[in-house]
Amino acid sequence: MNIILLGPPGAGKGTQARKLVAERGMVQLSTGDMLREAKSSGTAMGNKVAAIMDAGQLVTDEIVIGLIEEKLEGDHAGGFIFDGFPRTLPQADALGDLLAKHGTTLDAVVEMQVDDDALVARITARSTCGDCGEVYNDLTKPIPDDGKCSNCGGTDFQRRADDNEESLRTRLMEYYKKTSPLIGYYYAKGDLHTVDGLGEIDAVAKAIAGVLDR
Ligand SMILES: Nc1ncnc2c1ncn2[C@@H]1O[C@H](COP(=O)(O)OP(=O)(O)O)[C@@H](O)[C@H]1O
Repeated sequence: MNIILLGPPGAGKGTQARKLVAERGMVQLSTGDMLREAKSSGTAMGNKVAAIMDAGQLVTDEIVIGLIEEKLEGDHAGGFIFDGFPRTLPQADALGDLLAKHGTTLDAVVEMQVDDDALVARITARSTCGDCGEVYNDLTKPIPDDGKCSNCGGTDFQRRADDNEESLRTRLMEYYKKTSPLIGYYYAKGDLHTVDGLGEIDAVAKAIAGVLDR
């Protein structure tokens, strides 16, 4: 089963994708994670996109489509979760073509709805374990009192370079201008399912499971 998690920055796509990986053996393909990895390992592509990402703008379709194309070459028995991709209509068309080339299709697009005030509050309160990537949030999931990551015991908590208010405004604007048209696109294809992304992590997970097991 191949699915897309669609929603604005801070909607909780990565958190839910990691749960689906753990519970269903699916493979998470996060273009944001891939780009951050390229950025931190200082590859030519990483250096090229660093400033664009930090400012909250979208990198070119060509770059992210290339990243996804590479990953689809691997084994896909458990199915893919596309997280943060596609983000533009050309990316959505490219994904459809790539899946068809591999003899597979998209099974569901899960739109996670969260209101804008909550997004801003979530992201400005967000930090990540530098060792395992576990995401914390001062509001809903604070760093444990002993200062250790509950997943791996790490103590190196980091904030993303683009998790500041100015970059976040740009990311939201990019979302509304370029990504939100995908909601209509997938609705028209009959693939769209909407869940409330505002509740507790487990409640959202249950709503997503309801869509996938339908
Ligand atoms: N599919 C994509 N197309 C273009 N740019 C992307 C894409 N995925 C990620 N990026 C870049 O990486 C940044 C971080 O992405 P991501 O981790 O998905 O963050 P978030 O959804 O929290 O804003 C984006 O702001 C953008 O610069």
